[in-house]
Formats: sequence, C-alpha cells, structure tokens
Amino acid sequence: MFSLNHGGILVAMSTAMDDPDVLTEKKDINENMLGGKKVKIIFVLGGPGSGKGTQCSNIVEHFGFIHLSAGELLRAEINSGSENGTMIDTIITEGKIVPSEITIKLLQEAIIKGGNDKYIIDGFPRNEENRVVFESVISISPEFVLFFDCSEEEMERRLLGRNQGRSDDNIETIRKRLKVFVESSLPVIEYYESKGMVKKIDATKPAPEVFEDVKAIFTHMA
Ligand SMILES: Nc1ncnc2c1ncn2[C@@H]1O[C@H](COP(=O)(O)OP(=O)(O)OP(=O)(O)O)[C@@H](O)[C@H]1O
Ligand SMILES: Nc1ccn([C@@H]2O[C@H](COP(=O)(O)O)[C@@H](O)[C@H]2O)c(=O)n1
Ligand SMILES: [Mg+2]
Repeated sequence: MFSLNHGGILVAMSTAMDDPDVLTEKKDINENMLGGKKVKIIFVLGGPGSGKGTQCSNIVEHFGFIHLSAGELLRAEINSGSENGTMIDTIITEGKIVPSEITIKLLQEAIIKGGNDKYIIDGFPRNEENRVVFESVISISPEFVLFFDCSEEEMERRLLGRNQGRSDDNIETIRKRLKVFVESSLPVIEYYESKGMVKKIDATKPAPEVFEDVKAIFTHMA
C-alpha cells in the first residue's frame, strides 16, 4: 500500500495485507523507484487540441501504459465536489494553470492507485512550476518527452469541433489556452529539448499517420 507522508512526499508503506514480513517498512520514491519497483514515466506535451488524449489512448491499447491526463484528473476533482473544485473550475474556464501542489497530489494518488510500472502523463508539466515541484516531490525523471507539434490554426479547428461539453472549448478560452501554451508550456519543452529528451512528432497529420510515428518511438523503446 502507498501513502503520502506529512511533507507530501510519496512513500510506499507495506502493510500486513501486502506483505506481512515488511509490516512497517517505508520507502521514499527516488531514482525512478516506487515501492521497490522501477517506474517508467513519459511526459506527453503539446498545445491544446494537438491530439495528446487521442494518441495516449492508442499507446495504452498497444503498449500497456497507464494514461494519466492532468486535465482529466482536475476535471474529476471538480466533479467529486472537493473543496478545491470551484477554484479549479474557475482556473480551467479561464484557461490558466492550476497551482502545482494540487495537480501533483492528484498525479501522486493516481500513480499509487495505478500500481503499474509504466505511465504516460498527458498535459504535464504545463509550466516551469509544475516541472520543478514534480522533480522535488516525485523524484522520477521521464524517460523522454513526447511533443505533439501542431499548428495553432489546426488546434483551434479541432477544439471547436470536439463537442465533449468542456467549459474551456469555446473560442475565448481556446485563445487564452493557446497563449498560455506558448508563454508557459513551450519553455518547459525547450528545457527538455536542451537535455536531448524531446521526441517531436508532426501532429498536424491525420490521427492514424500520427500514430505510425508514435508507434515507431514506442516500438524502439520496448
Ligand atoms: N491528428 C488528428 N487529426 C484530426 N483530428 C484530430 C487528430 N487528433 C485528434 N483529433 C481530434 O481533435 C480533438 C482534440 O483531440 P484531443 O482531445 O486528443 O487533444 P488534446 O491534445 O488532448 O487536447 P486538450 O489539451 O484540449 O485535452 C478531438 O476531437 C480529436 O478527435
Ligand atoms: N498540468 C496541468 C494540466 C491541465 N491544467 C488545466 O486543465 C485544463 C485542461 O487540460 P487538458 O490537458 O485536458 O487540455 C488546462 O487548460 C488547465 O487549465 C492545469 O492547470 N495544469
Ligand atoms: Mg486532452
């Protein structure tokens, strides 16, 4: 079983039910280890509507990763009636970025619940604060960063046609999200680029063609 300690650091705590021999053992996550298991994380980044969610579903189906979407986790938090729900809802509707401690706590909980050793994390880190806080709280470095590169015109067209009832899929919020992407998210991608960790995909192409390029990357990493 896993839990958060008082400092918010993720710890793995074995209980009698999990393993009676290590009843009180606690292990921090570090150097990509979680509860004694090596955990692989891939960050999936790209502008709003670039096709992150679409391609993550394909990756789950073909390569056995667990897909965690930061945006989905935040929307679920709103729908759960949590005390932060109204604040998160306002931020999303304004196309801004939710404070990192909230998003990272949701990611931590989802990783623990997932119990897997391979995660694709979609839409995170969205800004430098996300990146730095994740690095300090969850000491797992991504294997690489998958970047879906798409033109703004195409992203806007897709979002206006998405029709999933999202409060941020309207032209006013879409324009704000595109601005936030350029000002706050691209610098994170550039940071990883400077470390040689970015695998860039032309995401303007039709979805099946994009997946062929994604497949080539994941097949080679297996
Ligand atoms: N390559 C593609 N060509 C055309 N349409 C696409 C392509 N990929 C995804 N779409 C469609 O575009 C819309 C946005 O895709 P998706 O939800 O996967 O994007 P996203 O990057 O997750 O966006 P967001 O950041 O807003 O969550 C969806 O309606 C999806 O069906
Ligand atoms: N790291 C993140 C990710 C998302 N958000 C907020 O959620 C909105 C929707 O995200 P999608 O990935 O589903 O498009 C996004 O516009 C942000 O408002 C966030 O704050 N931090
Ligand atoms: Mg998405």
